[in-house]
Amino acid sequence: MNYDVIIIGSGPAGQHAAWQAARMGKRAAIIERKPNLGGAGLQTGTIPSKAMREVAYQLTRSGGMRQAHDGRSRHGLLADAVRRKEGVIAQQESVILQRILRSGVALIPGEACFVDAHTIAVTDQAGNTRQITADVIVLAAGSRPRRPADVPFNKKSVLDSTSILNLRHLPDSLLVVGGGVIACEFVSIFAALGVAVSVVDSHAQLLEYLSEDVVAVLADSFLDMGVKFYMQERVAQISCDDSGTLTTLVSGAQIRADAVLYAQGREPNSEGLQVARAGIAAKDGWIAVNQHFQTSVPNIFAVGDLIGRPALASTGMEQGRAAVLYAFGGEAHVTADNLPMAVYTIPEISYVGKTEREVQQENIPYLIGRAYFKDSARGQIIGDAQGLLKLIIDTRNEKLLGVHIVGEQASELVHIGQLVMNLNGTVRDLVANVFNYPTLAECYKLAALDCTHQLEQRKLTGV
Ligand SMILES: Cc1cc2nc3c(=O)[nH]c(=O)nc-3n(C[C@H](O)[C@H](O)[C@H](O)COP(=O)(O)OP(=O)(O)OC[C@H]3O[C@@H](n4cnc5c(N)ncnc54)[C@H](O)[C@@H]3O)c2cc1C
Ligand SMILES: NC(=O)c1ccc[n+]([C@@H]2O[C@H](COP(=O)([O-])OP(=O)(O)OC[C@H]3O[C@@H](n4cnc5c(N)ncnc54)[C@H](O)[C@@H]3O)[C@@H](O)[C@H]2O)c1
Repeated sequence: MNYDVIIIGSGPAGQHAAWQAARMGKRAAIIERKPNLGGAGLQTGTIPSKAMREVAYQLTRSGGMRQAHDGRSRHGLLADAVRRKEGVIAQQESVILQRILRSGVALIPGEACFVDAHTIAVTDQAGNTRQITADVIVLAAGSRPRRPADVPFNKKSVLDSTSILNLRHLPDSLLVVGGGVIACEFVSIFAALGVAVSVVDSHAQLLEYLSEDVVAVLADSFLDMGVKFYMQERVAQISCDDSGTLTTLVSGAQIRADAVLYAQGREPNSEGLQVARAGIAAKDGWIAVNQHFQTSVPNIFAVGDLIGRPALASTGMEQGRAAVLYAFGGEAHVTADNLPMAVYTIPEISYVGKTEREVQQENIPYLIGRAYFKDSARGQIIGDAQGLLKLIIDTRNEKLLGVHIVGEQASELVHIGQLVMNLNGTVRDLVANVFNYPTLAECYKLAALDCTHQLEQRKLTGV
């Protein structure tokens, strides 16, 4: 069977590649090896973790922490979170399937591997193999948790970000190894559900690439929830038996916990693809691409987690679309600059653009304007006493260099600043704008006024 384009993987990147091809009238097929559609985006990553987080978040909003510490109700809460997760996955999977069917994209179940640069062999669950060909091939095979051989993963007490989603009993204590996004999101969920959570990380700060003051708000919230930190520490050994887990740190400290979540990065799903048969260049399994997401073989594209950072569902979707537009239109699709990032902790963190550290490293003259949610009427109404919106501006042209937010709705609010940046606006545009009142968005105006006030002061003092 011959297609215009074959897409390997039904995650966010593969879906959007397929829909773009269908919109262009191309004959497209998606190959998926798992029985369920949606990849890590729907089945094991973005959506399930956010659905579970919602239950934990609502608990914190309703002041339910005391109730959560009662052993009986805590287990019920995990059941709520699992139910919410499973319901959302089932609904979303059906939406994706309907969209695939409506768009005329063929869905081929089975494991794909290259025969040559235009031919893919697909092996179904019964072991039958058939070959299909296409002018263009898009690799969207995604990634999986990194699982070092010396960590005794067992799906019960030594967990990764996939198996922790399938827990049926809430542990009394959880040690999270890692201080990145996955680690922090699960710390939020399990601490809010009343689990005694500890974190080990080799860095001095959680989410070490983010602004210190923003992360400090998160760290304070974790401390309030009783989270214990072992920072600038490394794990020497994790062992487990029927009574739980024992983690020994390089410093010699030992931590006992019912369960361990190991969250230290991800690995590409490229080993089964046999990319060498098509002559594709890869480094440690990550596929190398140019600015059009084209691999070293011109008719083969790679998108999503398979090409490495930023490795987000949001960016993967856009990469899938851009790759197909380029493959069939021949023209570069320009994605707007300034990709946003949201960390769905409790409280949320979101940012776009540069951090203060990056601005300093690049010797850009800058200043910072801040607005605290507690100083806005909306912040008072919803009771967010810690929220912070921070603008970094270039003092030469008053343009926004970065927006950093921690607090309620951070993941939504960030898009206002992102649009100002992408439309080449300045901090004066935020001052001139009228925001609904009372809203958290109004914090943009407060932070912008803080910036312009500082600019005027500098003019007056000649500094
Ligand atoms: C816990 C967690 C939380 C996350 N939260 C967020 C978030 O809040 N926001 C965000 O933007 N991103 C988030 N991410 C990241 C996001 O899930 C990924 O960036 C995204 O899923 C990658 O999409 P993808 O299409 O590249 O790959 P995937 O979603 O991994 O899909 C790849 C698909 O390819 C299939 N496949 C692989 N090899 C083959 C083969 N040989 N043959 C056939 N099929 C194959 C796989 O079975 C899989 O279904 C999170 C990730 C995790 C783990
Ligand atoms: N809200 C979101 O958008 C969201 C949420 C979860 C995951 N994700 C995606 O999933 C990806 C993986 O998440 P993550 O938390 O595992 O990654 P991460 O990069 O945020 O954090 C990984 C941590 O593990 C450490 N680490 C990585 N490789 C290591 C190694 N070989 N040895 C020792 N330490 C190592 C890093 O220093 C870091 O502290 C993220 O990059 C992100 O793209 C996104």
